[in-house]
Amino acid sequence: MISLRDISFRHDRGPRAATALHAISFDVPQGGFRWLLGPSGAGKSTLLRLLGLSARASEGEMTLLGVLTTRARRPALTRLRRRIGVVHQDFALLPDLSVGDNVALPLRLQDRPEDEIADAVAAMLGWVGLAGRERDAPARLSGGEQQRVAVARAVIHQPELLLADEPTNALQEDQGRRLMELFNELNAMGTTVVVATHNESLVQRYPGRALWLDGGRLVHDG
Ligand SMILES: Nc1ncnc2c1ncn2[C@@H]1O[C@H](COP(=O)(O)OP(=O)(O)OP(=O)(O)O)[C@@H](O)[C@H]1O
Repeated sequence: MISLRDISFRHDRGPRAATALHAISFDVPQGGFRWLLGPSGAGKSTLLRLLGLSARASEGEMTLLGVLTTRARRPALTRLRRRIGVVHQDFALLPDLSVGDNVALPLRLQDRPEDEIADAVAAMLGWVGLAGRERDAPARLSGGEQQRVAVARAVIHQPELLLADEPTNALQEDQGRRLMELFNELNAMGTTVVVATHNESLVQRYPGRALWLDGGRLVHDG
């Protein structure tokens, strides 16, 4: 589960220093689903970075999957990160690794046997419509293909928490729907899912509870 109490975040480096999140509090039970909505600059990506443990809150308390992250030490956060899948807005594929090695990363961090990893990567790439592309370099892929590799990497280890930042922005409509089917399937198996999006037709097609941010404040939860 996710539990935030009065979480604030301040970008305090550089001339653009500003408070991006103000005293955010909400809970999502394990296996819950939330859209993360709000205008550009509302703080959606910032909140996802906190939830994905790639930034630390300036104030407040956050518990993820039973760990009080705002007090946890680095080794505990590293272990916790392996239980979370993240689809980054800019995909964040490792350019020096092949497509297959990018997707395999979460399973390699769990020390799974290589033959099991190869089978899982092949199946996952097939699911996202990229069967047989294991050896390609990410740079040789289109934006939409890279986004699907990022999705495959985020879900291959069936994370307990899945965070996705605009995961359909480079995808065609049918691919976006397929991606939501994948997320729904994981959600039905117990993964907590949080998806930030501007894609209104997707939200209408897949109605769900939403966290609405505006100006760094949580203005609606329901
Ligand atoms: N590195 C940074 N330094 C200073 N301010 C930043 C930095 N990154 C983001 N911000 C500011 O924090 C606020 C929230 O940005 P954020 O990217 O979280 O919004 P968002 O809701 O995800 O927007 P979008 O929908 O356009 O992706 C904005 O005012 C933004 O300008």
